[in-house]
Order: sequence, then structure tokens, then C-alpha cells
Amino acid sequence: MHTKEKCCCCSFENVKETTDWLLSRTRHRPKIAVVCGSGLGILADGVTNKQTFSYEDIPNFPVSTVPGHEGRLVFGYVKDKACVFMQGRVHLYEGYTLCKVTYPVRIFKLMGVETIIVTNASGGLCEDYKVGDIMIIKDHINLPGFAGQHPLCGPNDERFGIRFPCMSDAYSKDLRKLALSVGSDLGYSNFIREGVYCMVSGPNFETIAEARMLHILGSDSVGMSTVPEVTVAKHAGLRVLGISLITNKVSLDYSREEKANHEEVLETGQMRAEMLQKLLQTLISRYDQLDSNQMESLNSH
Ligand SMILES: O=P(O)(O)O[C@@H]1C[C@H](O)[C@@H](CO)O1
Ligand SMILES: Nc1nc2[nH]cnc2c(=O)[nH]1
Repeated sequence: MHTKEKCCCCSFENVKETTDWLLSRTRHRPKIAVVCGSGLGILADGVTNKQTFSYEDIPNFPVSTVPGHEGRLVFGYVKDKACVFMQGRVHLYEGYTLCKVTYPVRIFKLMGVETIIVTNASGGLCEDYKVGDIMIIKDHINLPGFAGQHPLCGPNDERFGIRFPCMSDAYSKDLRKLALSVGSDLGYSNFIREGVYCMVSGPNFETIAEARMLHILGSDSVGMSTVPEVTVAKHAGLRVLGISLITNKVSLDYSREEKANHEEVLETGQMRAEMLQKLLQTLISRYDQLDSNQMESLNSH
């Protein structure tokens, strides 16, 4: 928890230093950033004109310690759109502060990124969700935030954003519509959902009583990331899309035999990665629709 002092290594000056370091080493000027969840690093594989930096080599950058998170920043193009992909993220349960977890988001903001697409692996709490479903996140529950584990606790630096940001529209309605429309055009309608993601700190998977409670609270899926990044992105004025891959079903019933494990999470990621990649690539290539009147025709669908 932060008290008076902001965490030592996430000041505006630190973020600026890291941003300048990157900008002086790459000609890429991305407008879209993508955070790849557990086992979803493949999402960055299709980019052209690629330039890659290992997290270890970037000043102040947090380093991933979890299997399925490669720890590389990949700059490149998806069609004609300049993008940057985080192949792997860091989590609260790895021992990082939430300022550090969200540090890359602020770098993206200072680089000129306007939109962030945050992906994750999560456990399905809804009875009718299946392993392999893709859930477009319409809202979230910040459970660690209720207990004061919040990336915006501490002194507010107005250069990043305002003291009391609104979160009721954290996930862009237009981007959600576009994602659902692209999913439908690709023939994915049977396994695309829209739902509420709940963050817990992890690292353990849920007890049955916890899973029941989260479901009663209105969560459709549960995971250990995304919410801090989305919160800091919204604070910084970025447009946000959240995509969650349902990698396992969460047991809500004492008679069920499912036992959540990270191997299954990574396997489901591998199984669906190509389809998710196609969804992202098509969505990014149709991104210009967001700012043109073509949204009207999506709205009427
Ligand atoms: O980084 P994400 O949220 O995709 O990773 C999820 C949560 C844990 O890190 C891990 C559990 O298998 O997958
Ligand atoms: N907390 C949590 N995180 C996950 N990440 C992937 N699956 C799960 C899950 O079932 N629970």
C-alpha cells in the first residue's frame, strides 16, 4: 500500500526516461497497444516490420516471471496500423506493486498510443460458458481495489490523469461493437460472449465458496490481471478493449471434479490463439471504422 510516498520507481520522470529510451531506439510510433495474456504471446507473431526488445533490457521495465509470458515488447504493423505488443505481462502476485504492473501502460501513453487492447486468460463462472469461449469484457469488478490494492492510490500526478477518474465506461462501447461484429463476420458467434470480468490477486485459483460469491456478485469470469492496466489506461484517457479467453471452467459445485491448473490455461490459449489472432488482426485492420460513420451500420446490427 502506498502512503504518502509514491512507489520509488514509477514517477513521471521514470516513465519519461523509459519512453525516451525506447523512442530513441525505434522508428515505430504505435497508436495501438496490445497486452498478451497467459499463453497468448502468439498474438504478436503476425506483425510485419518487427522490432523486438526484451523486458530485461528496457530501463525500469518490469520483467515477467511466469511461464506463458515471454517478456518481449514487439513493435510492428498489423496491416497498415502501427502497433506495439506486450508479449507477456507482470502480475500483482509476482510481488510487483500495481504501479509497476501498470508501468508499461503509461509508457504507451507517453509514446502516443491512443487505444489499448488488453487480453487475458480467465476462468468461466457462467454455467453456459465453455472452455475456449472468447469474452469481450463489458465491465469489471476490481476486487483488490476494494481492499486498497489500487494502482491509482497515492499522490495523483495530473500529467497522467485526473484524481477521480470515471470507470462506468471503462470499456469502449464502439470497440466492443466492432469486436462483436468482426467476430460474427469471422463465423465466431457461437463462442463469442460479452461479460463481466472480476480480478482477484491470485496466485491460487478459487475455492468453490469464493467462486460462488464472485458469480453472485455479477462476475462472468475471473482472472488475476487486466483491471489495473485498464484502470490506468482509462485514467490516462486511452480507449480500451478487453478480451478474455475462457481457458477453464471454475467449479461452483462441490460434486464437480474440475481442478484448475496453469497447464490447462496455456493449452486452451494454444488451442484458440490462431482464432484470437485473426479476430485481433481483422479488428485492427477495420479500426478506421470507429472514427467514421460506418459505426452507424454496426450500431443498427
Ligand atoms: O496474464 P493472465 O491474466 O492472462 O494470466 C492468467 C492469470 C494467471 O497469471 C494465470 C493462471 O493460469 O493465467
Ligand atoms: N483467478 C483465476 N484466474 C484464472 N486465470 C485463468 N483461469 C483462471 C481461474 O480459473 N481463476
